[in-house]
Amino acid sequence: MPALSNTRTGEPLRYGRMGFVNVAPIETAFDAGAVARDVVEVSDVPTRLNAMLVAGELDVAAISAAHYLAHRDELALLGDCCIASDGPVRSVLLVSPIPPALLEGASIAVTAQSASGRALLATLLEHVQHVRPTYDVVDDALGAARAGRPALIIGDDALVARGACPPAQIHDLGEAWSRWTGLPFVFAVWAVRRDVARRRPAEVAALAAALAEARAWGTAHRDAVIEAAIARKPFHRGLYADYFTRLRYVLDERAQRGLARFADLFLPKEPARVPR
Ligand SMILES: C=C(O[C@@H]1C=C(C(=O)O)C=C[C@H]1O)C(=O)O
Repeated sequence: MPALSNTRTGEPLRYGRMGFVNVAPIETAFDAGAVARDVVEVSDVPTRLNAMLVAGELDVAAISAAHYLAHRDELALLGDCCIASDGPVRSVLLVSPIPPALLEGASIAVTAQSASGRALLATLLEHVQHVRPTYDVVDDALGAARAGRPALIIGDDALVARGACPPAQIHDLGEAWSRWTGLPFVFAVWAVRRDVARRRPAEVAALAAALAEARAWGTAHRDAVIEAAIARKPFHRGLYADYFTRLRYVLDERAQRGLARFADLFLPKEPARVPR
């Protein structure tokens, strides 16, 4: 029987790296050469990595937690790395000149980069605010917000929006989730294709161990992580110190409960509401 191409030994795993500054506490250790891993790396926005992993163009990747939940038959968690918040997240925002409770029938510009943030926004608006707006997927959600439209913005653009938009218009979705549920919200997980995990268990285990080691290095070398973040996006040192302290990178028991709660709320709506 001919070997499938990715069963060949010697081919590094194809790794999808989140193209946001929020992964600096994990990825800086690799960039600095403090921790090694044998991968071919692709960096992109979450929705691209989501699609590439399920299409088999990547073997492992940091992806939207919502996408993982919707594809658990094909994907498994890679170790216990995640990106979560327990309270304000800072970088997943609804920016709206209209109060959220008055968004019934409004059109919200949602970034094409997001799956978790989109599903979370729809969940919060439906269950907490009891409104059903329409969602318009756009490439430039930050531009839409600056033009005065209600908009969902994530990642580095959301950090920009915090400084560029009126504070009264900024609604932090991590904060809203925790206020409602008392639980953390998990935005991203590291996931592996189940077929790859079956065929290449040793390499997958080694990569999971390297990620955990890189995360520990990032905790112990916070100044280096902040310098790397500043080199990528020149925000104030204090902003990053605060941001990386608030974000949670371990899928611990409470984060797992938050993820399970979110799955119960939004998976029944699948596939209509799970952004691809
Ligand atoms: C915390 C964040 O969460 C991100 C939000 C994602 C989504 O909405 O699908 C995916 C990955 C995370 O990096 C962020 O945008 O900074």
